[in-house]
Amino acid sequence: MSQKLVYAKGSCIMDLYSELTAKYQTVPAIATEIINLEAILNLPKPTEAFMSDIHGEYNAFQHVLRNGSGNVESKIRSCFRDEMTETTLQRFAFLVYYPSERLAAIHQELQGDDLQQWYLTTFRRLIRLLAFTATKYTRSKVRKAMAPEFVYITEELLYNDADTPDKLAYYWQIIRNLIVLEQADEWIEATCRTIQRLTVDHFHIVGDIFDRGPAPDQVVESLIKRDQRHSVDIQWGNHDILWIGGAAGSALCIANLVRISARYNNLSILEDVYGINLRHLARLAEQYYQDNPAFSPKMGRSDRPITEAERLQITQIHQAIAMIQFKLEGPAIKRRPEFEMDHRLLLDKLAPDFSTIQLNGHTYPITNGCFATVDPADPYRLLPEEQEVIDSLVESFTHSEKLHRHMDFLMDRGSMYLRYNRNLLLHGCVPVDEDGNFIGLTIEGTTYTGRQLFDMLEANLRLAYSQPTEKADLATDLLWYLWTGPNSPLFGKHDMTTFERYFIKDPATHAEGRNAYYHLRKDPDFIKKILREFVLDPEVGHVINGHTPVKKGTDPIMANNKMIVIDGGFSKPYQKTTGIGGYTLLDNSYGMQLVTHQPFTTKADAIANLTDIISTRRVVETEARRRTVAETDIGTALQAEVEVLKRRLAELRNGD
Ligand SMILES: O=P(O)(O)OC[C@H]1O[C@](O)(COP(=O)(O)O)[C@@H](O)[C@@H]1O
Ligand SMILES: [Mn+2]
Repeated sequence: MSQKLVYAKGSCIMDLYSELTAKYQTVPAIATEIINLEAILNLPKPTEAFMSDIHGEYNAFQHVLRNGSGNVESKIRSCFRDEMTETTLQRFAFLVYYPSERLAAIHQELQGDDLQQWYLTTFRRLIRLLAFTATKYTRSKVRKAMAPEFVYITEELLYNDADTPDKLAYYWQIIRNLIVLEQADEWIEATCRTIQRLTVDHFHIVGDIFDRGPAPDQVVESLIKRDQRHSVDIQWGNHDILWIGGAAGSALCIANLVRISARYNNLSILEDVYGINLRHLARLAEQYYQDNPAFSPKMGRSDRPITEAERLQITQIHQAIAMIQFKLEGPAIKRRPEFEMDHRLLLDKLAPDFSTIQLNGHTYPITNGCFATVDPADPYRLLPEEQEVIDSLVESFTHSEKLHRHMDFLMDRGSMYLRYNRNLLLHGCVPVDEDGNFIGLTIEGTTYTGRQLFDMLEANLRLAYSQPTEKADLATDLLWYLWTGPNSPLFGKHDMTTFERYFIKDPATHAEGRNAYYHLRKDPDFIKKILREFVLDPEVGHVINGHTPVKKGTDPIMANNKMIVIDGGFSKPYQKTTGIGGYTLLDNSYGMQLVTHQPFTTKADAIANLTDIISTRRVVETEARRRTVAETDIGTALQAEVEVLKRRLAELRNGD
């Protein structure tokens, strides 16, 4: 969040005073800045977009980023009302979303005079659309959204009216020159990106970028690119924690994420993208494990079919790493009684011949067991070769440069929760008991609940990340707790029944038991209590959650519109449950709207057939009057600056 908020709270008012007085030293300079800031305060509030649970679905995510969650098309509609046929509009919209791909197609389709005419029409349209999108912003902000190499030209085109007779020749000369000097395509691409950028000013990613889907790394890369002037923030999801934990040297996080990567046929992300060496693991897997239906990778991914030999190898790796995970859990649970996770000690409940398991007074048969490396007398002990495998994985994870670059970004822009423009953003839940009392963790005699629980977990996460060589300290163990602990705000369930779902048929053992938060959050009074706990105004604030896919027929908007769940199923495996392709929540000067996206097919199909994700909008809340920058967090910070500048102006006038 903007550092300026600190000023708004008043704690750093002296820093602000020294900063501003150094920067603006004369009366005219101060007066100009006051005028500038007060003008900004009166502009309409910029658009914020909230998305969550992207789960590596880069293409769908990228499409939504490019089409501004459906906003680019609505802007084109408003700007060119009645001037374009549906086909022209769709073609133009796709040029804005995918400029380089569409330009390549145009060069195939058109030549000579037709191409010239296309350029002239397109330039004019893009300038009009840019002007329409830019009305909400200051010139300076628009400039910063432009490609630096084209700022001069674009500003000339943007701020000189082509309809004024004496400017007309000048205007068209610039355009002709761009074409003659072969800069036309570059300018079009840059301007389309500027329009995309200005359509949505700020993106909030409410957790779970990683796991299940094929390209989380590319999601992070695109966020890094998009994050000019801190226009992206992330609230960590439980899956993101596994990857942060991996970079921080947590063997448990690594075992879990490698297991999930095998389960979803994504091991290539580890090997090819992050350079994690899986050779030792593959060798161990081949030695101890056979084919096993419970560990066959989830397929359904037509873009990367695998051979039978690959399928078998992944199945073996999946078992090998799952068993390492279960073995690592035992000592962690035992060394951390404060986690209260004894009920997750499972390997020691297996019969010596591994045919059954004793759980909660029941004996269940084991199916698809694969316990060749387990010693019934000491079930959590890793074989020396298993120890070697996990040590080498930890080594690879803590030394992967690319992983660190991505995780640094998640650490930099990320947090356990965020208070932003009167709303509370968090991935999972605020753990509570059935009566709605905050519950949490007791560590070294101190009990942490509610907001304090989040703060304590975040402080430890940052500590663990800064000390990758510490591997079994409390901070590192807390990373694993965040993934799976019964009172983890990011997990929000009592048990993660991974073991049971692999080995026990009875579905009763698969239940994970959601925290009471998930039924209480339908109650507006409960949401108000949460907002108060996080020092937000309960009357105007909202809580925004990801994490739990909104099932077909279930309402994502609850508690008199105060609670909004935005996990709509970007993740393909979950689209059967949600029936849609994802949600974006938009918060602009007119209010809040929930945009529903239909499932995305493929990028190639979208571009070839101009098939946009059809997005429908539902109004969550309408503002009685248009909200301005003054009513935002940044506005509060700017007002503080205005006050300081006015004080300085008075001092100068008094001769101080
Ligand atoms: O869908 P899978 O691969 O079986 O994973 C299920 C596991 O994922 C979880 O749902 C956590 O992941 P989410 O944060 O995506 O919900 C666990 O509760 C559950 O045990
Ligand atoms: Mn989640």
